[in-house]
Amino acid sequence: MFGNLTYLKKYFARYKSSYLLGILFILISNVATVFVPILIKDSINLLEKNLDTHLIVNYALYTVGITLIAGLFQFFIRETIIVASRKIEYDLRQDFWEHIQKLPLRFFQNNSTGNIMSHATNDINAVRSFVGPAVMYSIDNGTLFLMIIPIMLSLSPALTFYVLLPLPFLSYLVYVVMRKIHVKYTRIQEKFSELTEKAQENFSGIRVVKSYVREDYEVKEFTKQSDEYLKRKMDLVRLQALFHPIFFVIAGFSTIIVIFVGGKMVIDGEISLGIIVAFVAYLSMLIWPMISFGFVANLVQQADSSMKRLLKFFNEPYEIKDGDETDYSIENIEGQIEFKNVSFRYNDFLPPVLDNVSLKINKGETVAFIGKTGSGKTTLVNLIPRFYDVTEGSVTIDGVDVRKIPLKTLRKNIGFVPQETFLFSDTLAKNIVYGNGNEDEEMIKYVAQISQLAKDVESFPKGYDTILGERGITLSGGQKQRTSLARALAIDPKILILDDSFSAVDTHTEEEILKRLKEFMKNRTSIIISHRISTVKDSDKIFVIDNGRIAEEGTHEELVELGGIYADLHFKQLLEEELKELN
Ligand SMILES: Nc1ncnc2c1ncn2[C@@H]1O[C@H](COP(=O)(O)OP(=O)(O)OP(=O)(O)O)[C@@H](O)[C@H]1O
Repeated sequence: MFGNLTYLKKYFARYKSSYLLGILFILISNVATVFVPILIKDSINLLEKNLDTHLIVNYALYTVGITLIAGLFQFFIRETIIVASRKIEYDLRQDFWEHIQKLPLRFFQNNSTGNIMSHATNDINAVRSFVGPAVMYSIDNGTLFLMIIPIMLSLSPALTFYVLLPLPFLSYLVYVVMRKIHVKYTRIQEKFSELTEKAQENFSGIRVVKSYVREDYEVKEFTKQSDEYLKRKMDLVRLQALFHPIFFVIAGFSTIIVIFVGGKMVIDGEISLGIIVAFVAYLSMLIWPMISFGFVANLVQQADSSMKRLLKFFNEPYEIKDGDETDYSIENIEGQIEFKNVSFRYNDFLPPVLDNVSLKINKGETVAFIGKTGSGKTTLVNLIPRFYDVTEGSVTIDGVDVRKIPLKTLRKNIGFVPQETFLFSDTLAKNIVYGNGNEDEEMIKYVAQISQLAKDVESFPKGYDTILGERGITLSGGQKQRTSLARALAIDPKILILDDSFSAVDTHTEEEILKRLKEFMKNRTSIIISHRISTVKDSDKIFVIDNGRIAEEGTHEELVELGGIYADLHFKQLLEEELKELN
């Protein structure tokens, strides 16, 4: 039971002293608290014999003093335990974030952003409620309970027995209701996850929503989900609302028993009037621990299921990481790439995307991959920076298997311009230097020049300090692609991979970029993926990929001569251009 929470041991250990101090403060505060009814009992017993105002004032002052001490230590309890719980929450969130950052691409394809976000917020919060309030209340109320019962027994064992009689019913009620609450809470969390996911996806795809005029539809869809969330939440609230009054009714029985049974005992001269008053006071102190028992049980159950979900993430293997075979003496790479009999499939249940691919790219060369959509070009280049690892065969750089090169060294040397541009909502300059954080103005201008971005920036009132909207929404498609290229160049890469990176750039600008890139990429390796013959024709070598295999390879002239897939494509694109010119 609650095995998932044992994971938190290391966090508790980190803040052990705060918790120990908190427990000490709890004990002090509770000793003071339980002393108050004894004072009341004594004062009433004395008053019965001697009506002295001086005595009443004295007892009143004692009571106030002791209550103040109890209150002060309640403050210290929060200063230690609750503060420690906030620190644990911080540590847990940091660890979660760090872990998620290191997970492979595969993980992000299987888990939606909304799903991850809801774990990072709700689940961590539920765990915090456990390490803070749940721990504090259970120790606080548990010790209070353990202190009060012996005192009550010492005052009147018989009355204690009658007073505590309703308690087992209370415990059973708490147990039953808590189980129901747990089920309802899990259903709420699941729905909240879906709701967050829906919102996240909607915002990301807002352009599509608007262009297809689906705003009303989206509102309806969201309302459906939101209504269901509300329904589940109300289900829980209703149960909780019912639970509390029933709880107080049962607890109230104890008070009735004290007055009825205790009253009879006073009449029979078995106990003093002061004892009844003390019992009523102790009972009022016991009601909150009884309620909080249910409250704490609720928190613990919620925290346990949240921790279970978080552990699923924490137990996700890094898959792609440095391992025993990593050679840390490799601090740099030159750029010679070789694929040896490489096969790849995205998972065991899917057919291979790459089938026995072998190819060699020399340092300083510019090679291109061309082929039908879905033929495996992106997959192939993804294996170079180890976004995925090969299923069979090997990818080597400078003759060393990429799995032996420290991941940091490997990726720091590869400038990757992905098919889908992603820019952060920061300044243009910060986006360009994202890879190394070096905000050297000259360097930024230099890479912007090569990427043919500089001219556009001149027209921006704030130049490189222009803040880009979310995902670069304030730039045109071509500007975004060129910023992405500048970002790759800014890390001074040994290998540059351009995955269909000019699709939104006109052919004239593209030609200009390629001309400048030629100069920049001297002695470095360039890999270009494109559907346009004009982009790839000047490459040192062109590979035609078809159905996960290399169907043809050679220079532009050689491939045209060959009269195969490439020549066919070349012919079609020439025709298209001629037709365009005629129009
Ligand atoms: N994460 C993934 N999980 C499963 N299958 C995938 C994944 N990514 C790509 N695929 C599949 O792998 C195949 C090759 O895709 P890939 O993106 O490599 O093609 P491509 O040649 O780059 O296509 P395009 O020219 O359209 O970009 C496709 O059939 C695609 O559906």
